[in-house]
Amino acid sequence: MYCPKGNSSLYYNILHQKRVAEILLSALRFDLFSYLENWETPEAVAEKSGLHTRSLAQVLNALVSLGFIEKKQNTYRNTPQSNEFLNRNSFVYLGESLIFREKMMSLKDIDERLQMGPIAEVIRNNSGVEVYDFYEAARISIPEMYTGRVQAFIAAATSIYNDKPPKNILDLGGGSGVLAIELIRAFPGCQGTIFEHPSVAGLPRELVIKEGVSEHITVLEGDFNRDDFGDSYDLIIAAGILDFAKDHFEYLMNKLYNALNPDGLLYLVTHQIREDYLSPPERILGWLSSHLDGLDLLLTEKNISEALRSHGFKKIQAGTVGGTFASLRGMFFSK
Ligand SMILES: C[S@@+](CC[C@H](N)C(=O)[O-])C[C@H]1O[C@@H](n2cnc3c(N)ncnc32)[C@H](O)[C@@H]1O
Repeated sequence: MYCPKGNSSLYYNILHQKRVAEILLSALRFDLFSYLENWETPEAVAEKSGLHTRSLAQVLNALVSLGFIEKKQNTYRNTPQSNEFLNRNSFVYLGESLIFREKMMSLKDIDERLQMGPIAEVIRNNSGVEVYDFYEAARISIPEMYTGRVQAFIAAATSIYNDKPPKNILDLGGGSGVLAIELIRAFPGCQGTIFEHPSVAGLPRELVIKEGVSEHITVLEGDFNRDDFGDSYDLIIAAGILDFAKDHFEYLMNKLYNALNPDGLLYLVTHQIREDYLSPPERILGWLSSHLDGLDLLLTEKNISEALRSHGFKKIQAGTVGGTFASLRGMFFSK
């Protein structure tokens, strides 16, 4: 009799994980968790959601089996964890973020893309802003940031700036601008600039007004690979942006160095890509879709640390980014 050496269940577990993702995404698209704050029958949820009662009851049972919701007699309710992250009424509701990220990184057309190859124009321009919907990415990242990222950043900044708070900060490619907004709140008297691409800048501009910090924060728009982003900063936040300057890396590193005051700090969040581009797997896979489109942007950790060293930056503190992106590291550098 043949004697197997490997573990064949591995592949079937992967198919199960795909079904878990499919049912979770469907439940999010129909907002099921927002109806399940309290114990509800399938009939009541079907009436509110317009879904078919029998089919909904089966999906609810499957969600119970996966631990997303609980069941008591014929009623269902969110677990505390689902209520925190999957219920639209929560401050850190991640439903839209999960749906967006799944679409952004999807490999559903991988067969076709393997046959057709990349898009010539994407290869030619190699520009992240032409491929990614950064406006939507910045919008859906707001609740993600409050799952721990903002808190970890403010805690690290507070410990570093214990004696002498920064007076003038820049959030370069700041997306929604949440890090700058919360930093200004943590250090009253500090002025901030959020620099964003014109296709995104409207979002931080609106948020700064909504959060009542427009007297302390200016939103500048432009292309950080070409345009001036000011100088005399005590702190520059460059979180998740260096890859988008891959073809202009020397230029951007010089500009970052020169834009900082002599005792200024640079806060970097990078993707920690290994030199052989084989790890970490979740990031290699997460970027695969855009790489198949034709982008070639990822910088390795070695590229980045060598550039920092050659420009005279010294690492002073590293810590976790926290929350949804806890596997990333945030690092402070001095000049
Ligand atoms: C991965 S997101 C990071 C956003 C934010 N810093 C954060 O940590 O969540 C990259 C950001 O860089 C911006 N960006 C990319 N290329 C840019 C360019 N050439 N000029 C200005 N902004 C750019 C995008 O609009 C996007 O908001």
